[in-house]
Amino acid sequence: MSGTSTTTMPILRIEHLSMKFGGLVAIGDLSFDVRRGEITALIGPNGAGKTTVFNCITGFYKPTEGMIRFTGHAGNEFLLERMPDFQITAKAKVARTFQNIRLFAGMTVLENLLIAQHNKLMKASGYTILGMLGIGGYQQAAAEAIEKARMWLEKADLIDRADDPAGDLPYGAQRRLEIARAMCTDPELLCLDEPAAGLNPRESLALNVLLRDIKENTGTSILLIEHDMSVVMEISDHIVVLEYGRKISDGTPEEVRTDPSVIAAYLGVDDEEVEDVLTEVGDEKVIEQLDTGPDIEHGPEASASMLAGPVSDTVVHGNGERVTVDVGASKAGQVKKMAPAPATAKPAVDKKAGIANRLSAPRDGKADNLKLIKGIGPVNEKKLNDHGIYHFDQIAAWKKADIEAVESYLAFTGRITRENWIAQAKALVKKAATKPATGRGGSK
Ligand SMILES: Nc1ncnc2c1ncn2[C@@H]1O[C@H](COP(=O)(O)OP(=O)(O)OP(=O)(O)O)[C@@H](O)[C@H]1O
Repeated sequence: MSGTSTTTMPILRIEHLSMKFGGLVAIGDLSFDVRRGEITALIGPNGAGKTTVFNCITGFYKPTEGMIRFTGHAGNEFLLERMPDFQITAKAKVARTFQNIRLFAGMTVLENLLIAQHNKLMKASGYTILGMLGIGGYQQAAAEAIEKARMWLEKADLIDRADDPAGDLPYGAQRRLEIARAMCTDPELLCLDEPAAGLNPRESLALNVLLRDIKENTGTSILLIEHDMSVVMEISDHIVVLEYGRKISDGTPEEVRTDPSVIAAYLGVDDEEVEDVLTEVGDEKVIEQLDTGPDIEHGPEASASMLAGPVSDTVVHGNGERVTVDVGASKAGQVKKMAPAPATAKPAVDKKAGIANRLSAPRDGKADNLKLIKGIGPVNEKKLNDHGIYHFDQIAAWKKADIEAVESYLAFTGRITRENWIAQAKALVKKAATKPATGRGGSK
C-alpha cells in the first residue's frame, strides 16, 4: 500500500499486458489507464481481446505478462494479476457483469440484491446463530442492506418489480438489475461486459441514465465493453480501441470517432467506408489486399470476428518464446502505415484533370441522382460531384482514359467496368429522354 494521496492516480493502470492462448496472442503489450470517477469504454471488433482484458482484470485469467495496478480511493494499491478472483472482488472492490445475464432467475428481484450483500451480513452476524437472531450489529446491517437494495431498485427503475422473480423481467430490466446487484457490493470499479447487448432503443436509454447516475452520484469508476456506439459515444469520457489484441487508439469520443485507424478497424463497418478512408490516406494496393480477406492460415480458426485473422506483430514472452504472426492483418495498421501520403503521391487535382468531360457545376443547377447507378453510393456520388461529374450522360460518354482517371481517384480498379456503370448510365439517359418532364436524365 502506498498510503499517499490518490486523487490524481488512475484507479486502474494496465501496463504491458499480454495474454497468450497457445500460439494465439489474444492481447499483446497493451497499456492504458482507467481514470477515477470516469466512464472508460473498451471497444474493438469481435475477437479483438476485450473480454480477455476483463478476464485478466477480474482474475479469471492470469495474464502471460504485464501488470494490472489498482489504486483504491484510500491509497490502497493492489497488483490484480497476482490476486485470486475472490480477493479482487472482496479486497480491491472490483465488480463485474458478464456478456450473458447471470441472475438468480428463480429469486425475486429484491432477493437478488440482498444476496449480493450476503458477505457483509454474515460478517455482521459474527457467523453465529445468536448474531443472526439479533445480538450485535446484524439487525442494523440487515436494515441497511434492505435500504441499499431499495435505493438501487429505484435508481434502476425496478422498484415496482421488487417481488417478482428476476427471470420474469424483460431483458433490458434484467440487465439493469445485474448492474444494481453489482452496485450493492459498493464497488470502486465496475466492469460491464456489453451491458447494452440486445437492448431496444428505449432500454438503451434507460441504461445510459443508470450509468450516468452511477458516475455522477457514487464514487464508482466504470470500465465498459460495448459494441453499441450510441451508448459508447454518449456516455464515455475516454475510449480505448483494440484490434487483434493491440491498442490502436486511445482518447476522447471525438478523437476516437475521427481516427482513421478506428474507422478502418471497427467503426467503418461498411467496406465502402473502409475504402473511403484508405482512399484518403492510402493506395489501391492496400484495398486490393483487404479485398482478399484475412489470412486464415495464421489466425485463430473459428473466431467470431468479421475481421478474424492473424494477430499482428511479434510478442516476446518472459520465457524468451516469440510468437510471430502476419503483420499485414490489421486494417488499422494498414491505414496507419499508409499515412501520411508520400510526398511523391500525385495530388488529387491531377486525377481530376484526367476526366475529360468535367463540368464546373451541374447543368441548370440540378445534378442527376447518380446513386441510381448500381455501385455508386452517397460517398462516391459526392466524390464524383467534387470532380465535376453530375450527370448520367457524362458517365455514359466516358472513354478508357476517363475510366482510369476516375478509378484512380476512387481507388476502385476494375469496378466501373465490372459493374457496368457506362451501360447503366446510358440506360438512364435513354429513360430520361423518354420522360423529359422529370429532368432525371440530364442529357441536354
Ligand atoms: N480461453 C480461451 N482459449 C483460447 N482462445 C481464447 C480464449 N479466450 C479468448 N480466446 C481468443 O482470444 C481472442 C480474443 O477473444 P475475446 O473474447 O477476448 O475478444 P472480444 O473482443 O471480447 O470479442 P467479442 O466482442 O466477440 O466478445 C479470440 O480470438 C478468442 O478466440
